[in-house]
Amino acid sequence: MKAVKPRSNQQLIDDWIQQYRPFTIQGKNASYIPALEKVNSSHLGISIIEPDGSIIKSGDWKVVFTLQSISKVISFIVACMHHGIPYVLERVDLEPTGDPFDSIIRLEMHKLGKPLNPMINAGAITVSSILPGADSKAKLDSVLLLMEKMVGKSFTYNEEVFLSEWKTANRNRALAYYLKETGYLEIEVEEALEVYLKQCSIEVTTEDIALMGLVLAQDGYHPIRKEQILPKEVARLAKSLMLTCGVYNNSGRFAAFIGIPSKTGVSGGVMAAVPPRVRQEASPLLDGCGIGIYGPAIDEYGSSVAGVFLLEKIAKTWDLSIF
Ligand SMILES: NC(=O)CC[C@H](N)C(=O)O
Repeated sequence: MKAVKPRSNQQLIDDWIQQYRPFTIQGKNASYIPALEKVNSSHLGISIIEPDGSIIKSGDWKVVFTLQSISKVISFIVACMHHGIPYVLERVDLEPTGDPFDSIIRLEMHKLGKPLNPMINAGAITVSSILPGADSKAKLDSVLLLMEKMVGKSFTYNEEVFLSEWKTANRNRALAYYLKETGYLEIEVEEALEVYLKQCSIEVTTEDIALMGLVLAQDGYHPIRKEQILPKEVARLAKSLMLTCGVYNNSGRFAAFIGIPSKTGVSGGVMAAVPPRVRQEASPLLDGCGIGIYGPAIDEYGSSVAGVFLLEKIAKTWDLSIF
């Protein structure tokens, strides 16, 4: 009798995309940003990139979507690289909140006005305000430039998504006014919001965010281009924030059951940085990888429903948890 050939990693990922796509009906597109509400909510796609450049792509991996909160990782890195870590940490802390991403409650409770971390909206708006550059265009360009260095292609933001959120961003405006009042916003409210909402509207595919995840997984080193793109200590800081705060008030469960530093956004993107691991037994992806997932139907925490299930399946089957 002919032995059954084990399924390749590509075939397994293809199977899991089929298996988890139906879970998209458990979520809903982000409706508070009108332009995000109308995209196809049954999409689910993934790219996985290994340090040797091998890539697994499956499902709707090619669909273009906006970074949303994944941009908070990049802007934080740019601010740290430009000002140095201590300057940035004078303006934003590194503590998880246990609150939703757009919550305002702790600004008044914690060191009057100082955002608890740069992964929540308040902290990200503060970080956007200190990006290098004299105006909003230059500040946004600094984010686009780092992405260009990490991924090797140029990026632009989606005007429709930006305007759609700009017109409805009452809560983010409230956060920004509060930050301004307490001294944690060094530029005008509207200018900071413009930078923040434009960085959220930068267009990517799963392949782009997988590559950024890979560079972070490798402590800022681009293993394919063989170039250190960002300092190791900044990459480590970013990953620690992704793990502790990247999924807001679901970060604890995410760490416990998936265990991969990850950042999600309300457009349905998930950027995961899997560091190299040491194991006795043969296991896939031992050298680590970057994973990018897209599935716009999101859960109550603002993360892709099917994307999180898919990442959990991959992490469990291939033993990717860092713990
Ligand atoms: N969690 C998110 O992805 C939120 C990003 C969105 N632009 C906002 O500020 O509300």
